[in-house]
Formats: sequence, C-alpha cells, structure tokens
Amino acid sequence: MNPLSQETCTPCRRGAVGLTPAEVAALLPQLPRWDHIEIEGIPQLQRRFPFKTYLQGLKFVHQVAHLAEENHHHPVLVLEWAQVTVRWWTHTLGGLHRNDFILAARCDDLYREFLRPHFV
Ligand SMILES: C[C@H](O)[C@H](O)[C@H]1CNC2=NC(N)=NC(=O)C2=N1
Repeated sequence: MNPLSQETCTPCRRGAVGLTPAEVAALLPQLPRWDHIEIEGIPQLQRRFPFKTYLQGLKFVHQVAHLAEENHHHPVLVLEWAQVTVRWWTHTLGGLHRNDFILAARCDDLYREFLRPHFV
C-alpha cells in the first residue's frame, strides 16, 4: 500500500500554494505508473488503466467518481473501450497539489482491487 494513499486530503482554499517543481519531483517516484504531463500549460498527473471490458472500466469510473465526491476533488475521467484514463490537477491552483498525489495513489489501490482474483 502506497503511504500516500493513507494520507488525508486537505481543503485547497483559493490562494493556496501549489507544489514547487522540487516537491513534485520528490513525489513523482511514489507514483511510478503515473505520467507528469502538461495540457494547455497546466501540469497534471495521468495514468491509463487497462480493462478487459468497457463495463469494467465504467465500474472503475464509478468508484473513482465516488472517491472524488468524498474528497471534493475531481479528476478528468475518460472511458474508452478497454481503458480508462484518469487525470488529476487542482483547478483552483491551475497546477498540482498534494491532494492530486494522494488521490492518484487511491486510484492505484482501487485498480489493484480489480486485478485481485475474486475467489467465489
Ligand atoms: C467547491 C468545490 O469543492 C471546489 O470547487 C472543488 C471541486 N473539485 C475540484 N477538483 C479539482 N481537481 N480541483 C479543484 O480545485 C476542485 N475544487
């Protein structure tokens, strides 16, 4: 279990300060399957999760949506055939906050549950 996923998100108030590039660089190794990308000048965390079926992907999207609601922090979710793409960033900062890393780690935990064989 990634220690990041054990942390609690902090409310990100307007005027909050985002992570410095050094802080982002220090956190990225804890999310080895996530890409640090930039879209329209906004740094984000992105991971593609493969699934056997479209409906399995939808189930994962549903779980991530509930995680987002519980934490008042919402990702971009792209549901495609056999894959779900998740992108985290903090809108109020236009950049990355520790919350983005925490919730990315939580997504990894949810996905790991999908991969665990469910014995009948
Ligand atoms: C009021 C509400 O909690 C805020 O607008 C939340 C909603 N979800 C959010 N999600 C993300 N990713 N970034 C935000 O800044 C954000 N703000």
